[in-house]
Amino acid sequence: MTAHWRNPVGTLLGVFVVGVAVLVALLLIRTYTLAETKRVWLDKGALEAELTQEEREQLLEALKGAIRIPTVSFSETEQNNTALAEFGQYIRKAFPLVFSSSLIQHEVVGGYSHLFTVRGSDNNLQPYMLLAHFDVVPATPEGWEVPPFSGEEHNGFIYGRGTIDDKNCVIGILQALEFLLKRGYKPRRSFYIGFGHDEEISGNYGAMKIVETLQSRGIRLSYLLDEGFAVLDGVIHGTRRPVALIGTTEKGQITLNLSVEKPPGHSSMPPRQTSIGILSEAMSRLEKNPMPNMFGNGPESSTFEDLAGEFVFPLNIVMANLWLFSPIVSRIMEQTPSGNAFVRTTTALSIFNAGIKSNVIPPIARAIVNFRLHPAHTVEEVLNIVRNTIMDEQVVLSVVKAFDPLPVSPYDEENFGYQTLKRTIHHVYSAAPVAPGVCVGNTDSRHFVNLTDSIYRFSPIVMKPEDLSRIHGLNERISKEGLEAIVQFYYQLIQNSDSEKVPGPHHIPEEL
Ligand SMILES: N[C@@H](Cc1ccccc1)C(=O)O
Ligand SMILES: CCCCCC(=O)O
Ligand SMILES: [Zn+2]
Ligand SMILES: [Zn+2]
Repeated sequence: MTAHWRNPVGTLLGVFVVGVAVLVALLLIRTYTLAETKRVWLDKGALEAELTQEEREQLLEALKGAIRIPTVSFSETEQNNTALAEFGQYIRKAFPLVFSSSLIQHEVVGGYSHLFTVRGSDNNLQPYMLLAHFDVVPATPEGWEVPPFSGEEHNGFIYGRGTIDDKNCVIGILQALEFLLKRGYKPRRSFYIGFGHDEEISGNYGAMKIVETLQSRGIRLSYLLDEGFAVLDGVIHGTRRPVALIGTTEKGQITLNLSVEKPPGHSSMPPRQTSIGILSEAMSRLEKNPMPNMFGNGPESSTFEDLAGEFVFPLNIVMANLWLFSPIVSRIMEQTPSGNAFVRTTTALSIFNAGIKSNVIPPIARAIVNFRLHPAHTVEEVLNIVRNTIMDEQVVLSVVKAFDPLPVSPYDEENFGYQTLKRTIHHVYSAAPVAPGVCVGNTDSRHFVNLTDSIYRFSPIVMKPEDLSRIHGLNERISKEGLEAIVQFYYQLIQNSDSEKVPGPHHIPEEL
């Protein structure tokens, strides 16, 4: 018994080997336990929308017509109001059953937004809401394969500003309802449909007015679905198949104005630094000093743990054990713009204006920086970091708009909204696994926090890595099959929402 104490190296080695074996066992047990509990399930589900060829054509034309109306939000104060009004006329013509049904009340709210009340037969069921927006960000033809407001088809895709964000959902919701009414469908659970006309510039006159209208009627919602995440195909590195992320919260935001004022003068006798130079240095400091890595301090961890089983070996073990591996995972994620958005509060230098004439010293330089706050950050904390990074009294800061990260919506097995979305996603997107996530973009849904705690950000579209840059970027497009899947999704979601509560889970057989 005393012999091995004479050999401390052997003992240490023995302890190390046993320790490693225990750690590996722990990693594997957690990996395969998580994978087991997160399997998808299917039940009988809702009727499929078997579209005729004529209906398929009708759907394509409906979106093309919507894209051709340039409902652009140019800035916080300037919109194409003529196009916003024209869009209202357009949908009336394109969806006659929706606008003539005795089950549906339609109202124009805030000047150009639309609110539909669809009356169900069972008043005991709490209503839900489908939200989307029809205003779009600007787009000029440079760099587009197809002019951005032509709505032309190209290689099986419909191109145009708004085909992903967010006219695809506006038309998808209306077309699904039109097809349901055509087939004699009558809802059990009442629901609202809201289309905002100023989402891209804060939603204060669209979504906010819809909220005020519903609040004045004492409405509470079972759940609300807005744009946001999607079915991600190859976007999350290492996933073996498409995965659907449902935004259960969204990041906060600060739109910050920076300005430097200096006396004007003749450019032949310039000061050591002009307002442009001073502001440029401050902006560069912000860009070169990213906000701290917050990965693992917010709900983003549950995204990867819930999807652990979807990753290839050995990533599946890594993702199931973020308690050990999150520093490595976050270092890898911050290498790409979309991954970095999960890891920290992001800093985007988006506007820079200065100068009045080439031979005049610029009296003022102005810039805008757009921060999207990680769920573990607050507006106050980020502003303090910004002040400490700029460290220059000449730079004047003023907050244009700011809000903290949104509350996390429930996503447990009993939550009707989340589980109904999950059930519908499984049917329409061939049992794609579903997980909760932090929506890095902001949406109108943040205005509805007093009407429901169950707010979800999910657009029924499949996004590949190259599609992310199309949002607010070049060559925004959607495939014809993708558009049909959107209609299919809402067609089934509306029916699935007629259930009284979450149907019991049925595990799909292994062979599927
Ligand atoms: N959805 C757009 C516009 C927006 C900004 C801020 C709040 C809400 C919406 C974005 O995320 O940039
Ligand atoms: C895809 C995420 C969209 C964010 C909201 C917007 O830009 O309209
Ligand atoms: Zn947008
Ligand atoms: Zn949008």
